[in-house]
Amino acid sequence: MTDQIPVTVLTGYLGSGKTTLLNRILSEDHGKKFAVIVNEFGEIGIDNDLIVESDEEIYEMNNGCVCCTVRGDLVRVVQGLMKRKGRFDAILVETTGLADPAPVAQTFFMDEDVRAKAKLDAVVAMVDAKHFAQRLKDAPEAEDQVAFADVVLINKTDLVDEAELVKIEATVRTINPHAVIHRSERAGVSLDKVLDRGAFDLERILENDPHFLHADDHDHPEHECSPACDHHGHDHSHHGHDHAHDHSKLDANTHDTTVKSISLRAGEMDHTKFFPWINKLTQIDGPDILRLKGIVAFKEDEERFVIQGVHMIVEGDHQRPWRDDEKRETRMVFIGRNLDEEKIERTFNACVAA
Ligand SMILES: Nc1nc2c(ncn2[C@@H]2O[C@H](COP(=O)(O)OP(=O)(O)OP(=O)(O)O)[C@@H](O)[C@H]2O)c(=O)[nH]1
Repeated sequence: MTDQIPVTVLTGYLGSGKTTLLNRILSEDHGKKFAVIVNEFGEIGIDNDLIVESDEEIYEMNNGCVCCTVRGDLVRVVQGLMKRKGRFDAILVETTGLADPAPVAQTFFMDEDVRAKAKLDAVVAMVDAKHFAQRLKDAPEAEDQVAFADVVLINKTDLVDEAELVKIEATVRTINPHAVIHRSERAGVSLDKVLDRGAFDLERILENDPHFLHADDHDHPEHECSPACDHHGHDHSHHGHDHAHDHSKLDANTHDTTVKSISLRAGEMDHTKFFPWINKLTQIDGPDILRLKGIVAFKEDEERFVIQGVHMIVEGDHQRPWRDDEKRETRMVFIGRNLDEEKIERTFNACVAA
């Protein structure tokens, strides 16, 4: 069918550069209109605030991880979109950094309605060149994402040298011999490398994962999955699948709940306290902080400040003026392992402006 709407699934571990790529796609002058579906991890939604302002329609799904509890939501959102065909040319789905892309992709094959009107164009996986070696040791889902991708972007090339890049490319190639690999800095690739690829190959996936079209293999009953998804973070790597992606051995007890998210909220911050705090925290606890992001309201500052980081690398910038109808508050999310919630919350609150 020629009028199926192409769907691009953006995957990649926490902080690898998915939103950066999404923003690039939305900002570029390509004359296309996208519907964007964003799924994020963490109780308070921040990602939506980090996406460039555009007239694109953005659907947020924050109530869990798209590969488990909110998959039904994904079907409903896509079905809703299909009823309004003609208003957009393509769909982009940004998954959480912890998502297993297989069940997300599967959504586009399981539902008759969806299948008739939308077609998975490609699964694009972002790789954080700086932290990939570490991820292969501690986060098997990062490997799964690469294994499942049609296109792999080795991003953050500015943070590593050429020898390291060559090594990463070789590793990616070993994990996934079929993917097209590109390098990028700040997700700077020409968009024809990631969009309209016609790359998702069901035959190849079925070769690797004969169970791909069996819904039950991926469909985790909510009672098993939601505690991990909603509040504690989870690790899909231990769904029992190896490189052959045999999801049939799914076992709820294998969820790794060591990745947790901490959501913080406060009023206006004192910048003379906030920056030393975040610098010290990331220097000391950086190895355990997989991801941090926040919208900060500084006292006597007319603009929203966005801060974000991956392990010890933190960056921040003014985003735009606060609007009159917005509450000037600070929201932050930390995602990581072994995080001392009491300490982080207490020291965060100590930065509130007098
Ligand atoms: N140095 C460097 N930083 C980058 C590059 N690409 C993205 N970043 C930064 O890395 C951080 C994470 O980027 P995002 O695009 O938000 O990553 P993400 O994958 O959407 O993150 P999650 O949604 O939390 O999983 C941000 O601070 C980006 O500015 C790059 O090529 N080089």
